[in-house]
Amino acid sequence: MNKNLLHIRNLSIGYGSKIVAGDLSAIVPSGELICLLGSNGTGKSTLMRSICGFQPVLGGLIVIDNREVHQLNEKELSKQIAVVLTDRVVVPNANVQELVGYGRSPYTGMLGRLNAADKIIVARAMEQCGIAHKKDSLLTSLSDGERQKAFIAKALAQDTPLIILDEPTAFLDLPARVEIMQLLRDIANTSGKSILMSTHDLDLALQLSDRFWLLQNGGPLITGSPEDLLLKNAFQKMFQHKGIVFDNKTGLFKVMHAQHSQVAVKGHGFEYVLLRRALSRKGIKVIRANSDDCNRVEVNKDAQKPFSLYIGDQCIQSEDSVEVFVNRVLAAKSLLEVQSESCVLSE
Ligand SMILES: Nc1ncnc2c1ncn2[C@@H]1O[C@H](COP(=O)(O)OP(=O)(O)OP(=O)(O)O)[C@@H](O)[C@H]1O
Repeated sequence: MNKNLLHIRNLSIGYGSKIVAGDLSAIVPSGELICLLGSNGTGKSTLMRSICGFQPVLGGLIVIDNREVHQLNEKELSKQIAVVLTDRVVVPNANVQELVGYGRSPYTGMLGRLNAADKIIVARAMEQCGIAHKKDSLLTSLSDGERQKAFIAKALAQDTPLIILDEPTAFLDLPARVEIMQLLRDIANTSGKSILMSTHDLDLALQLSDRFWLLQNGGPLITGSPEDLLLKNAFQKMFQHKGIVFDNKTGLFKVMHAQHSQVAVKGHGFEYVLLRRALSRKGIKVIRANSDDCNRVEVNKDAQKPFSLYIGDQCIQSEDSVEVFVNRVLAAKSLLEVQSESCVLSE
C-alpha cells in the first residue's frame, strides 16, 4: 500500500463568506494518478488553487508530507507541489529549454543559474515528455499539445512529490488528450510522483487514472478507484440529467431518443445494429419481426444490398446505404408503423 502523500480533511473552500464546497475529505497516495471530476462551477479549480496554497481555505485541513499547506512558505511549497494551470500562460520570448529550466528555480540561487546537475534534470524532463526535439523553439511557436508537454516537463523538472494540473487536456484534440494522459500515467508509474488533475474527460480518466475525486455540487467529494465507483453507480448518480444516462458497463454516456413509431426488423450482426441506431435517431423503435409480419425490414449481411423493405410480403426496395434505406423506411412509415410512445437509449 502506497503511503499517503497528502490528505484533506473537512475542508471548506470558497471566496470570502461564500462557501463553494464543504465537507471535503480525501487522500493522495504516492505514485497515483488522480482525476478530479465534477460539473461546471462545482469548484474544481477553487479546490486545486486551495491545495496549492494560492488562496485561503474557509475551514478544515490540507496536509502534505505531515505539514499543513498554509503554514509552508513559498519556497517550501514549491519543493512539495508543482502546478500546471489551465490558462494559456504566456512566457514572452522563452524557448522550451528555458521554460523547463524555470522549474529548477526553487533550487537555484538568486540569479537562477543552472548547474550541471540541474541541466541534466532539465534534459531528462524534456526527454520524458517527448519535447526534447523542440528545446530551442519559442513557446509561441508550439502547438497546444506541445506547449502542454513543455509545461509538464517544467513541473517534472521542479522535482516535487506532487504535480497538480488544472484541466491539462482542455484545448487538445483526442489523440493529444490521450497522449497527455498517457504521459501523466507514465510519470506516476515510473517516478512515484503523485499527480492530481482536473478533467472533464471521463472516458479517458476511467481508463487511465488510479483514483477519482468526484466533486458534488456544494460537496462532499466521492473518492475511490474507477472500478469501485462504477460498482457503486457513482457516475450515474452524479451525471444523471434529463435525457442522458451513464452506462456503467461501457463507461459511455447515452442519449435518450424519443420514439414515436416502430418497425419490425428481421436480421442480426453489425448491419442490424447500425440500422437500429439510425432508425432510433429518427424516432423509430426497432422491434424483432415475427414470422407473420408481412410488413417488415430484413437485414441480410451477406447480400450485396443488405437492407430490404417488405410490404405485404413483397420486397419493394433493397439498399446498401443505411442513410438511403432509412429515408425509404420513413417514406413508407405509414404502412409499417404501430403507434407507440417510448424512449430508448442511443447505441
Ligand atoms: N475569484 C472568485 N471570486 C468569487 N467567486 C469565484 C471566483 N472564482 C470562481 N468563483 C466561483 O466559484 C465557483 C466555482 O468555480 P470554479 O472555477 O472553481 O469551478 P470549476 O468546477 O473549476 O468549473 P469549470 O468546470 O467550469 O472549470 C463558481 O460559482 C464561480 O463563479
